[in-house]
Amino acid sequence: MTGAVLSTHGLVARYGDFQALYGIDFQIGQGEAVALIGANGAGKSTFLRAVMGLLPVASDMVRMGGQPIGGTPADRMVQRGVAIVPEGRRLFTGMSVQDNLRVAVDQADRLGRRGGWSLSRLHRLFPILNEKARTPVQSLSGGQQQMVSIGRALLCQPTVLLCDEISLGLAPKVIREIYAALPEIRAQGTSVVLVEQDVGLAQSASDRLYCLLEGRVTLTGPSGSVTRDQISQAYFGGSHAVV
Ligand SMILES: Nc1ncnc2c1ncn2[C@@H]1O[C@H](COP(=O)(O)OP(=O)(O)OP(=O)(O)O)[C@@H](O)[C@H]1O
Repeated sequence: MTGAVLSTHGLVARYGDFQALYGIDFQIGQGEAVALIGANGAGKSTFLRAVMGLLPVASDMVRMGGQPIGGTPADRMVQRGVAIVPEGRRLFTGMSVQDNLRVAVDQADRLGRRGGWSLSRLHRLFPILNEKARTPVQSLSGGQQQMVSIGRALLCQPTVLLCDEISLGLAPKVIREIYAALPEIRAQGTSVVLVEQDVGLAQSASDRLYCLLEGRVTLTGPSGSVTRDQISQAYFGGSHAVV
């Protein structure tokens, strides 16, 4: 792949004395969807946090359009075009759907981010967000809350959208509805990094995948070509395979 929008180079991350990532090399192109899979504790969320500037990393370890940006604080990362749909959604409880979304619109305005996402466009993508505009987010179902969280990230007009386990705890029908939004998001030119526990879903929704094990990449390749055997080996042990 040429012309990575975002890449990492020997990315390491620590929580105090504990090293969670050991030199991750990663890249994603414009409009590409890349899945990050691996067992619990493999380092997937840590990778997203490290990229997002939520953990200290050296500037050279994360590049956007070739520019070193590692360790840039998260709000500045949003300004540069990276947004995250965090694990657990982290919505503003006590506020309505529309007020949660307006926070993102205001943030994008303040940061000077321009792009194709508007509230009306988001309402076309997830019509329920319009129907429930005045509903406090804590009264929504898990799937609806996830749509708000995705919407909030999109309204920051990201070039790269980082999604941390957006299917977690949701019913299959709701998961399908949420994943059905991906093609339109990508059609905007937005690149999507998907951390996903469901390997089948990760494979079908992405162009390429990376498997992590104990903070190291154990498999990379086109999602349609990697086999179940390769994935299970990469999940539980074995050397780095490039397919
Ligand atoms: N705040 C923290 N402090 C200390 N260690 C942490 C912290 N967060 C994660 N870790 C450790 O870092 C490693 C990677 O965790 P991470 O959450 O990135 O894994 P993951 O692949 O996202 O797994 P999961 O699917 O369970 O979220 C694990 O060993 C975890 O215990």
